[in-house]
Amino acid sequence: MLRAENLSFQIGSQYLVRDISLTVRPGEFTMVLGPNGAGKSTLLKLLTGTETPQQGKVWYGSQLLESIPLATLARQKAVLSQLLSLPFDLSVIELVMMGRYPYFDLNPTSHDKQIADECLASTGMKSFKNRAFASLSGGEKQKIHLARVLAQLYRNPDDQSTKYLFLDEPISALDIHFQHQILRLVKELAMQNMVVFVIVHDLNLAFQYADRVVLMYDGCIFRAGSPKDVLTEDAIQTVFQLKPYFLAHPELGSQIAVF
Ligand SMILES: Nc1ncnc2c1ncn2[C@@H]1O[C@H](COP(=O)(O)OP(=O)(O)OP(=O)(O)O)[C@@H](O)[C@H]1O
Repeated sequence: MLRAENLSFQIGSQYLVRDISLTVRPGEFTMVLGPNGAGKSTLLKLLTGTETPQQGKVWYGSQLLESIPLATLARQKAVLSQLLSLPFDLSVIELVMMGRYPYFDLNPTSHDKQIADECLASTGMKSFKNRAFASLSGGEKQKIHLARVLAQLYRNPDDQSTKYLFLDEPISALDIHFQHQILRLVKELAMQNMVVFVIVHDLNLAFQYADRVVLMYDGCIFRAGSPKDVLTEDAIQTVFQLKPYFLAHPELGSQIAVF
């Protein structure tokens, strides 16, 4: 379980995140929504240790995040940020193999290679294995980075430990088919004792896939709970300044918001 208590982060006099407390449980697909600038990415950085809050604490299970050795953390936690380009060139397989760095010394083992191949296949990118990463399209790059974080958190059958997966807008460049394929994949991971924290902008994907929604507004949590309880007409109107109309998905019955 991931737990944050009273997190605040400011730059100068501006609060980017203010007094946030939340719990993210393994087994639940948690999606974070909110308008541009609401503080979603900043919260993710505080929860992953990329930024240090001026106030508040983060626990992974019973351990304070700041007390976990980096080598241990690298096997527990993976982050996909919004930044997809690299300052240097790598092949696709070299980039995916970066996810295995916490597990081998000098050279990847055959097991690491097998995992990298499997993760590439699970994002539909097996045939891109030997391409130069820089030559890929935006959506293809996003899928390769996803394969990298999946390789990092790959669980051997005897490993019962909790893993922590953080994805900042992982499907923003993906076509509809892959948006759904990747969210189904992440949902399966959530069900396998993984803490999953995913930032998205699409309310309807949250209705369809999220078990729990955290709606952020102006550096704070506006509301958290089931998608239906959180993404109500009044909440959407307040936070996004748009009036929603609700329909029902013809097969799934889940809610759909149109504007
Ligand atoms: N280094 C910085 N200096 C000053 N302000 C910053 C800095 N980094 C972020 N901010 C501001 O903090 C606020 C929150 O940013 P953040 O990236 O967390 O928002 P977000 O909810 O993820 O937005 P988006 O949906 O656009 O990705 C924004 O107003 C942003 O401009």
